[in-house]
Amino acid sequence: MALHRVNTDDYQDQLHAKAKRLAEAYREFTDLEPELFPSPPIHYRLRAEFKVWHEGGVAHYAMYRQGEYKKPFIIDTFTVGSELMNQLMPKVLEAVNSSEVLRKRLFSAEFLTTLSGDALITLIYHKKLDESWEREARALQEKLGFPILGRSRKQKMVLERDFVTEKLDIDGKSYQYKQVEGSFTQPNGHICRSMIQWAKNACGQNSNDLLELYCGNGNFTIPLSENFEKVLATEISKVSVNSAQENIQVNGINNLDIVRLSSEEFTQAIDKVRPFRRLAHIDLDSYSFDTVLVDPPRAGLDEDTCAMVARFPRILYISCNPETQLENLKFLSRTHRIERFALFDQFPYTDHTETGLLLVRK
Ligand SMILES: C[S@@+](CC[C@H](N)C(=O)[O-])C[C@H]1O[C@@H](n2cnc3c(N)ncnc32)[C@H](O)[C@@H]1O
Repeated sequence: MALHRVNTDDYQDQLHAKAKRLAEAYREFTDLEPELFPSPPIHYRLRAEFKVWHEGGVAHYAMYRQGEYKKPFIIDTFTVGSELMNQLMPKVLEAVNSSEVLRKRLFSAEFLTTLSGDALITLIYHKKLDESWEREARALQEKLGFPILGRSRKQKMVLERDFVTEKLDIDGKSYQYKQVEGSFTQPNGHICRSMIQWAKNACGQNSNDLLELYCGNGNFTIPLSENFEKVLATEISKVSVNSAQENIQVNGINNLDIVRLSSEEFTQAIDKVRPFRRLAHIDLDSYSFDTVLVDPPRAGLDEDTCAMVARFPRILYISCNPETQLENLKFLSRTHRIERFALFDQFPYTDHTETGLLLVRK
């Protein structure tokens, strides 16, 4: 089914079919049926990237169909995109088509929006961006009331800011997040909220400490810090770590440290294979970890990280790829059983499945 228009009547059916497929795939490891977290059936995507297709001197938004990468198809609306994205899309296109400078050699447009009503539009070009581009982009920014960012090879032109501010209400409390363009942010805000709520509930209140790997901008870390005595979180991306540091400050959290380390590096650090200068201010032995949270990229946990994680009494494993999570489960199920199993419908009407597992030592 094309992503830009969907038949919402099918929503519940597609969700239940997805849950059935997932339960079958995990049957080897659990008899539990997944707890289901539905998405709004439309307007759920907070970020999207469109190809810009030029025909007869007019620019259009376009997308590629899976497996057909020769010619994209032109779209006018994007129903699964947020309402704010859909309001901004025609305005941006109209401005682009009435300005030669904004239109020429534009090849992609990215929209990053938030549940809190913030937005950032990135225009990506096959040309060097000069003062005339800046003038026209500033005029567009003024008209839209949201920032424009220009990108070209080796060039990033920030006119106002390169981030949005998200606000999420979790269990009656509001959390604020800086989300920087180009760094990882959860694509479906409603599902993001459900995942954080579920993770808090699965962890409960603890007198021990939490370790988190792949923490991004502190999306889970900040609300979860209230469930633990102390938290140590790590992440590979410098931009995300910097956002996380700001997010800790702005949310007034004082029991949480974030360090820029890959999961592989952290595994070496905790096993004392080698020291890391980036950890010099942290005394790993002072932590009394009993829970580890992992939310890895599609590749899942590498072998060493998986073995390190298996030493924890409780593992909270969020995954965007059941295939690699199942692969990791072959190892983790030797020592742990699944106590909670959740399906978060991150991308309705697609095969994509986001899962949450709470694994407890047998
Ligand atoms: C699926 S995202 C999850 C981020 C965060 N939990 C969230 O909810 O926004 C995966 C994160 O892992 C980071 N990452 C990728 N490879 C990594 C590695 N080898 N070690 C540590 N972090 C890594 C990415 O930069 C990204 O922020």
